Amino acid sequence: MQKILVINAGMKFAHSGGKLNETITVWDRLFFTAKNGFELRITETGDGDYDIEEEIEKFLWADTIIYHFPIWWMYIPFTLKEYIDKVFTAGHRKGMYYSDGRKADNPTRNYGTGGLLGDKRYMVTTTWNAPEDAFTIPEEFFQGRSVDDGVLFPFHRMNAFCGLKQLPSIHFHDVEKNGSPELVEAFKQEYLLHVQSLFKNNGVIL
Ligand SMILES: Cc1cc2nc3c(=O)[nH]c(=O)nc-3n(C[C@H](O)[C@H](O)[C@H](O)COP(=O)(O)OP(=O)(O)OC[C@H]3O[C@@H](n4cnc5c(N)ncnc54)[C@H](O)[C@@H]3O)c2cc1C
Repeated sequence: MQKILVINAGMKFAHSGGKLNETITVWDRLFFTAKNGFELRITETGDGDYDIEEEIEKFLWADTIIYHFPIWWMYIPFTLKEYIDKVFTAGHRKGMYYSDGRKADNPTRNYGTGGLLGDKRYMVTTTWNAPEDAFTIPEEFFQGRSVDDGVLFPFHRMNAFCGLKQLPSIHFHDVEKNGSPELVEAFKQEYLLHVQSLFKNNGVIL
């Protein structure tokens, strides 16, 4: 059985309803079933109702960590940042990272190589008000930088610091002004195809 830990950072706050990210966890429950060869655990970060030591244990348990989050002010929601600050910091020398990786004999090299989760992978989904064109057209807001290489670069480095290997992300755009049931149904098909292509060697294809 492949062990999947989903961390859902969607929540109700201002004009975010949390419903779309919650719906993505429903798609997880459809795909990551025991019948398909998976064990699934889900943490919700929005209400802060989690046990830090238990979360560290879940990271050590999982083969793959999947983060779902809406983009707030060009980055992750504050409750996900709080979760990372609390859980990853407590994970020091408890299996998540050992050190920053540098050694006394060469103190300016190898920063960020002290992670202990090197046998695991992670995947990201994000939801945005911004349309895809805002990233792909150089004259538009994100100046031609992609979500992963621009906005999420520090998020990916944070995971790399702990040794986690990056899987391809999936980003859902224009979910507010254009957030119709038809669009969400298209997202569902896109998401299921995405996880099917990534996990087909580990589980049974739907
Ligand atoms: C503080 C803050 C800062 C923000 N900053 C940014 C930013 O920097 N850049 C940016 O692009 N956006 C930004 N946003 C917008 C934010 O990214 C979106 O509100 C968020 O991604 C929506 O995700 P959600 O899970 O909260 O979905 P919801 O808000 O719950 O839903 C989004 C839409 O999808 C529909 N929907 C959801 N689930 C279903 C379903 N099962 N079936 C049918 N329809 C469904 C809803 O009806 C709604 O129309 C910000 C929002 C906030 C609150």
